[in-house]
Amino acid sequence: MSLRAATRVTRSLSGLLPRWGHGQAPPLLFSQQRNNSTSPKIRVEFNPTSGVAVMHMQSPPVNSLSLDFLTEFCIGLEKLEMDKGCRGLIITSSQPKVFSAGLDILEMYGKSPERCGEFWKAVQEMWLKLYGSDMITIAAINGSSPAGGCLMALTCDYRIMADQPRYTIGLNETLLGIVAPFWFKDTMANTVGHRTTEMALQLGLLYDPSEALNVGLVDQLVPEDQILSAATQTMTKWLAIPDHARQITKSMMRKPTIDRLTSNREADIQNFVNFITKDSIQKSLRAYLEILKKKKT
Ligand SMILES: CC/C=C\C/C=C\CCCC/C=C/C(=O)SCCNC(=O)CCNC(=O)[C@H](O)C(C)(C)COP(=O)(O)OP(=O)(O)OC[C@H]1O[C@@H](n2cnc3c(N)ncnc32)[C@H](O)[C@@H]1OP(=O)(O)O
Repeated sequence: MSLRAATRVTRSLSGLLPRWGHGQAPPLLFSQQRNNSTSPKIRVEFNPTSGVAVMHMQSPPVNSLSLDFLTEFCIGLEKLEMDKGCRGLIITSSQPKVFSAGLDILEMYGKSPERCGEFWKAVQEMWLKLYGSDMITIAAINGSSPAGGCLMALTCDYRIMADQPRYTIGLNETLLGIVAPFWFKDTMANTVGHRTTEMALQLGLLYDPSEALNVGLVDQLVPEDQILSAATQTMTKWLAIPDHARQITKSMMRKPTIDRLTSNREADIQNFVNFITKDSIQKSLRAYLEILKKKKT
């Protein structure tokens, strides 16, 4: 069953689900341990000669953005940002068929408000660091990239996607019964424009690669086995531009969007915590998780 169809089932299922109290975790049916592995979730290869780093996301099974993942990602990014020799960053996935499945739903389900707040702060941090990066950032999208995965790609300067029709990308939050926050929306609108964003967000549209190219959500499609070479070629073009001029231009374009979150960070965390810990939202997330599990059987 497709996730789109599965989500329709979520709606009809939701009436059958048991109720539980505010902030109280329902019985855990899902493995909450999956992302607690101590193996690195990010592998960085830096080539000092070219000044380009490749960040491979390697958090099985689907590079979901857990608190641990985001923390590691931000530390890696900060190290590269501080290295004056590093001018460009390519982000890609080592997991087959998936760039990133977006925010780890298990971080939003059955967790205390404090933990949810800590998680959301890490999501904000990832976006602020990547959207505001001085480096040239290229997403080499070699798999599906829903919701937070799409945000991560949109936050880069340029997006190359593998031309594989079964991969999808988009901000599909409404399909889960949740709402893309204003800075997700702003990032998408800055890329594809207001009208496309308005429709895509309301309908929770997931685009295949040609559709994504058509609306400008990605900049280029290439066969999957050429994605890193294409990213390197594009990087070479961008590296030819003097850093200071490119960086000031990037900052001029992105600063108003970044400032909007920076000056509302605490309120945004509170909004998230209030929203995600609501009984009705927890119920939707639970049903969605069950559907993801059942997809295999
Ligand atoms: C008023 C408003 C104010 C404030 C706003 C407040 C809150 C809202 C903000 C929330 C913003 C949310 C952003 C998000 O990113 S939510 C996450 C959305 N992600 C998805 O919907 C993706 C779901 N997954 C998939 O579609 C597929 O898994 C995918 C990525 C296409 C890969 O497919 P496939 O290769 O077939 O793999 P499986 O589906 O079999 O999955 C394997 C395994 O991974 C588990 N899993 C998948 N995705 C997630 C995830 N996002 N988080 C946690 N776990 C995930 C899946 O359950 C399987 O687990 P198993 O144990 O069975 O192996």
